[in-house]
Amino acid sequence: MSAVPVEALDWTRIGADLEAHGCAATGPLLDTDACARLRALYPQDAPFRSRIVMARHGFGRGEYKYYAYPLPAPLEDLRSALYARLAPLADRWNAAMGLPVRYPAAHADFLARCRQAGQTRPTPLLLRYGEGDYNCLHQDVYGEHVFPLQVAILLSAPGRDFTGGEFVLTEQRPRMQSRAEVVPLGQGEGVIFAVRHRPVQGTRGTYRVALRHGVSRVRSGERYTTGLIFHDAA
Ligand SMILES: O=C(O)CCC(=O)C(=O)O
Ligand SMILES: [Fe+2]
Repeated sequence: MSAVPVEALDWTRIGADLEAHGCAATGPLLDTDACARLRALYPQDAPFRSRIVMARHGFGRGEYKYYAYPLPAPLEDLRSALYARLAPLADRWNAAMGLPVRYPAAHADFLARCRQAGQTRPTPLLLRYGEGDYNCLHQDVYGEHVFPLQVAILLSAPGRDFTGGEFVLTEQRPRMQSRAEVVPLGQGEGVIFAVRHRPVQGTRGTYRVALRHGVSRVRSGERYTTGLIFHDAA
């Protein structure tokens, strides 16, 4: 298949990175053919429900499209398999942050919860950046129901297809200055990261830090990514 089986990822290392840093690179997730097939969808209309030109909304420069259901292969299966691996961690994070929400083991059940609250539209997306484009720091919250982790997969080859365009995360700790983290990715590799906040163990107990993610300016070439967000949109 074009996607590495989710069970084959190094979940010990990924779990440790998520706990320590709020983000983790997955290692190879999609092969180069799968990356090329997803990139080639961009100019088409049928796989998508809408197109966003980022500059029109103050989101940055570049554009993206939200997929329609069913998501293109292998993303539909990848989304539910990643969800199932991440749900226990999401529960632990919420418990540590004193939040009451817990997540069902199956993604279909979580989507049903979204649907009941009017969150019915798919949030996974395909993004395209050209030279000079960037994505402002943001959080992908689309309604009341939020799954606390999401995934972005790099579909282009860094250094060959594009330069610049680094995936960036910032962390805002209570009463402290922000900390930035750059996550280097290979083509077909994903980054798993906190959508909105994560627990950090301090000397006086656990506190909540707010995260934002974005993409630095693409210096040359073209950069495509695909994002898997586990909650749907109102
Ligand atoms: O292009 C990227 O690396 C980030 C895209 C993004 O904001 C997302 O997937 O939520
Ligand atoms: Fe995003």
